[in-house]
Amino acid sequence: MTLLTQSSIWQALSTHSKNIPHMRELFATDAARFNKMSLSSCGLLLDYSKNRATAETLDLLFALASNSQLEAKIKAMFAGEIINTTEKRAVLHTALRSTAEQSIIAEGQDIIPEVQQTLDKMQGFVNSVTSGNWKGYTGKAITDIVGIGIGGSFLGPKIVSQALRPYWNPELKCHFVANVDGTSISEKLKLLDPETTLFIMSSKSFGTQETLTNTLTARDWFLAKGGLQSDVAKHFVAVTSNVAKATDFGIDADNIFPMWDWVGGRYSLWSAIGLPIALLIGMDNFRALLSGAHQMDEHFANAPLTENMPVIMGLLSLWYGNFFNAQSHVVLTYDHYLRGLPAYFQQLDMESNGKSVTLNGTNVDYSTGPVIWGGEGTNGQHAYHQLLHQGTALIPADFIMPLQSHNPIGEHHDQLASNCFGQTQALMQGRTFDEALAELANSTLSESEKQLIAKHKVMPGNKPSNTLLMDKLTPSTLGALIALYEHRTFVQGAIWDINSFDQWGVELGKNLGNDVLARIGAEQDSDALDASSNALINLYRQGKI
Ligand SMILES: O=P(O)(O)OC[C@H]1O[C@](O)(CO)[C@@H](O)[C@@H]1O
Repeated sequence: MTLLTQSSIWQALSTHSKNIPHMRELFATDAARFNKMSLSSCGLLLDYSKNRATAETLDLLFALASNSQLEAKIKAMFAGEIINTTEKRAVLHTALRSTAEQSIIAEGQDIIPEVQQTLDKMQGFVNSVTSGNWKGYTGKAITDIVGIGIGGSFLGPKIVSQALRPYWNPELKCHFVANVDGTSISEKLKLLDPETTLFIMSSKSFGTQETLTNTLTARDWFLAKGGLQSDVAKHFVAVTSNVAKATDFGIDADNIFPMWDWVGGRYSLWSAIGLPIALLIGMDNFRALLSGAHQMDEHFANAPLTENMPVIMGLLSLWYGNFFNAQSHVVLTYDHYLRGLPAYFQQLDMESNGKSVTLNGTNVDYSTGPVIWGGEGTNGQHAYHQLLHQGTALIPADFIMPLQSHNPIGEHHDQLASNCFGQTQALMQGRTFDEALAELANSTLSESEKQLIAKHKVMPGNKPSNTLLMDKLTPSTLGALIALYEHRTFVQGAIWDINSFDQWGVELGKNLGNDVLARIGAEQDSDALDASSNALINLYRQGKI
């Protein structure tokens, strides 16, 4: 057993988990439950009252956090200690949204001046492009931005831009290409005019196959359409921590925006990786996004554990994963602009906490990161919510909704909100057999049919959910919301004693993919691998089954 599962707190939580009353009862016996189990900060309200939790549960969970030195670990992250131990790196995405007056030391150097200089460089670039001063090779202003990147160098820019659609500069269109599938870039290029298109190549490492291949294809297209090699600088910029490699690749040195090793890819939208966002919404709004995230950083760093939103959300999710065998967690956004957020949180959490050994290399004997999935309400209600209500798996849910819509037409938003709140209520209270039977009282069914149908209509309820509300979806509230999930992920990783900031699991697939690529292009058929891999490669070489 690991120290964690041996600990008396863990054992106490395990015993306690078997003795929690149904949430219906918890609400029936405590009219103040919402007041006691909700909190507001940074423009967000979290209602966590619809959870399988009593005051004792929370006390035990906070004790677990304290026992895991959570507070010291939070301090270590903000202070720039090398908490990504396997890659020997500090983890300082929080520095990207700190104020200019702060001083944060990484590897012996204050990094804030560099962060601010990069923001200033972004500002100059955004002004130049959006004012029309930045001209393409035929003297026309830029109309289309294409972000080329993958993983954290794609999801953040794409999903935040999508979420902040009401703030877009109407003169600009933005596109993203991530997949190495040639269809992805081909379909985009069909929409574009090389004279007015600007490509932003985003790759922290500048070594990611998909991004390099897509950028080369874009450059070939640009040259084939009439651009000259000497015009490339007007149409290609890059964001990377590997400036030397970007220069070698042919990106003009002035067009390279730096980022740093102490920013993880999935935590990088706050850096120059966010350039497509800044171009679309303008620098003032981009700074408001950073400032919302900074407010959440301050809250996370300073609020006591018992009033700390990311801590509470992290602990509750861990509660279900480790003590109720919940293997997934669903994020349901009741706002069309936030439809991409579940995919963003999916990378954030699964790439961070999909780990099986502790920091000192011991195999864990408890579940770590759950599968994160989700989608937008109300669409999911007519699809996978059935399983949430009546399936055998326990799937804790987060419901996220702004109180005011950017598009307040007729009764739409009232209906959206009523569905959101109605779902959390249904999940919590369920429907008993007697209630189901009573609903059938006036039907023409026989008594035995009523009994049977009532059994099918029973919903056990007691399904946990959090509800997160904000007044309106703005750059600032979105910044706070994303930072909330970043820190929630951190809390869980800290308690599980894993490294939430490396991603060795993706390496093997990348390496083997390169090996297969060489075999596909070799003179001889493949015969040195397992029978399945050889056969698949050779079928591919033949181009038919
Ligand atoms: O920005 P890069 O270096 O191209 O990496 C892209 C993505 O690839 C990963 O390393 C995973 O393969 C992610 O962590 C990262 O966000």
